Amino acid sequence: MSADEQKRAVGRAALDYVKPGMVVGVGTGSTVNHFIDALAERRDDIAGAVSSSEASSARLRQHGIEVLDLNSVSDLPIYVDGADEANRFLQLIKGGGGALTREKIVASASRTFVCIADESKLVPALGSFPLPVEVIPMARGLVARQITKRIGGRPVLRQSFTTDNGNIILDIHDLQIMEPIKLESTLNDIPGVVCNGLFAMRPADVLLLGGSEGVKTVTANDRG
Ligand SMILES: O=C[C@H](O)[C@H](O)[C@H](O)COP(=O)(O)O
Repeated sequence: MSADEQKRAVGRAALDYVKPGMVVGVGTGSTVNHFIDALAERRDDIAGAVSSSEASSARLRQHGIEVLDLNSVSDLPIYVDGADEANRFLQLIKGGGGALTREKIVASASRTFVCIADESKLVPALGSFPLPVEVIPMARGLVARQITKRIGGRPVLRQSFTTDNGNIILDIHDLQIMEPIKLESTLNDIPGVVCNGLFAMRPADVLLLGGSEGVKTVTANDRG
């Protein structure tokens, strides 16, 4: 199976977690696009979706799925999203598509976070993928200097890119992430940082991994 076929397979497999009457939290990216396409078959069966990006909202609406404001939703049983990297504790790096802030908000609001990814995303240690950090534009230089001083790595401005929230992204290259929870918190403490792409304090609950032999389910109980 190609990587795209693996993504399609996990996108479809995530439908098993969608029950009648649910509001469904929906992430962003090429893997989630397959999930949205599969979810279209269940559009009359669900109560709508809460979306993590303008791109996903547009795709959901194209399929006739109602997009709800998170503020109007008191219970979000499930959130389905992809990842750029995942470790065996189901901690993630996200934000390759720049949607990290809204993704972290919707993930935090959900009871169960189902992460869908092809098997290339499972890594022994997070950090080979440059860690995205969403930053208020006026703080770009300050945040870059603080990252270099406090954390190390090499922050690089994502060129010609603005987030859905009107901010910039610094991608931190050359990081060795030994303590993901501590790093997530340290980055959050830098003035001007809106959000960072580490999902360690709120990891996924289930990881559906698409491989050449089908879809494998990794859960919190397997974190070991
Ligand atoms: O901002 C984008 C998201 O965090 C995506 O979930 C992540 O980049 C994975 O995307 P893809 O499924 O396209 O590999």
